[in-house]
Amino acid sequence: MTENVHYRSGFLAVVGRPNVGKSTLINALMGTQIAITSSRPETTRKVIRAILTTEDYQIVLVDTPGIHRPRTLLGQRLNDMVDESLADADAVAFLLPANQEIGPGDRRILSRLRSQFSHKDEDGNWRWTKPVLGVLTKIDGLSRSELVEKLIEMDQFGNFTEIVPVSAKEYDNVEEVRSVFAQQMPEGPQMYPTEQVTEEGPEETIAELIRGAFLEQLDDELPHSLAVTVDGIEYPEEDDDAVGEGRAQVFASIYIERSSQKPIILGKGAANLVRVKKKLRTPINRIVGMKSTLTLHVKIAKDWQSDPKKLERLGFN
Ligand SMILES: Nc1nc2c(ncn2[C@@H]2O[C@H](COP(=O)(O)OP(=O)(O)OP(=O)(O)O)[C@@H](O)[C@H]2O)c(=O)[nH]1
Repeated sequence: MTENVHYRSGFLAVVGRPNVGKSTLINALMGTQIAITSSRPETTRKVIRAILTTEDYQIVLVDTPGIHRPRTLLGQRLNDMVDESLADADAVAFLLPANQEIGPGDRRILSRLRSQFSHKDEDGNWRWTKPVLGVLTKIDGLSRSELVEKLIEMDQFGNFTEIVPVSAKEYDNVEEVRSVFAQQMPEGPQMYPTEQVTEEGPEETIAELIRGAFLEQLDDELPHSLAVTVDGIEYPEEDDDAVGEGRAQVFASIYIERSSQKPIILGKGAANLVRVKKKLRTPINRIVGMKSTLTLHVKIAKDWQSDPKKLERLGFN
């Protein structure tokens, strides 16, 4: 994990009508990094499309499925998810295609965003309460003057925090989009391991973070004898949420091979445990989408490294 003091990390919700070029842009932004995809809203409460990690920032690109289809029950469910994805996001990227006129679908998305993230100031002007970035996609094929015209139109339409034009197809201005997105991310620690490129649920991600944090504390004293599992994440009932006491409970086990290793793991007066919990508080809260409490149990699984059954239980297969 990177220890850059000015590291930025956060969630960016990507919105736009179908066909605006969302997938193409995300792929271009990711470059050679493989996008992780996960659609586990029931556990993660957000649909992570891709995680863009560099030495300076980590941007978690979150999908907002269904923002444009509110009519059916499924649409409603998707909309609830959109609310959560949006509510959690540090910034929103609103994609509009340069090769089409702004239409009713775009206006619907805009009013949705406004109802959630804006207020009117004394002069009657809309002000965004979180950054909403306008991304003009598919600018290839536009002349200079057409581009300027589109940008002006877009500015009048959305009063965006910033506007950035791009052609993902021609890889034109992709770097700029990346940097505009990164600038909107708050300062904060890396939330997902750099190497995370495969589809993973929050359990695996958190287990990996815990293992990494202990290894850092332990200074390579017993790196290979340490396995971590997240045994469960319990989300609070809606009612708990309402009174503001809702916290997710994350239960994790740390497996060591011998009981003599336990004091090393815990540290003097359980100092290691306390430090790891403190270090991971923010990343874990972000991953589960709310405040959380981490409960760690140190367990002994004798010879787990050479026992296929134990290995499988610990997620090595
Ligand atoms: N000319 C041009 N076409 C593009 C560009 N980006 C995407 N397209 C095309 O636009 C179409 C839709 O692109 P996608 O990236 O699949 O759009 P999407 O928004 O992910 O679509 P949904 O998954 O339906 O929401 C495809 O035919 C792309 O080839 C671009 O920068 N320039």
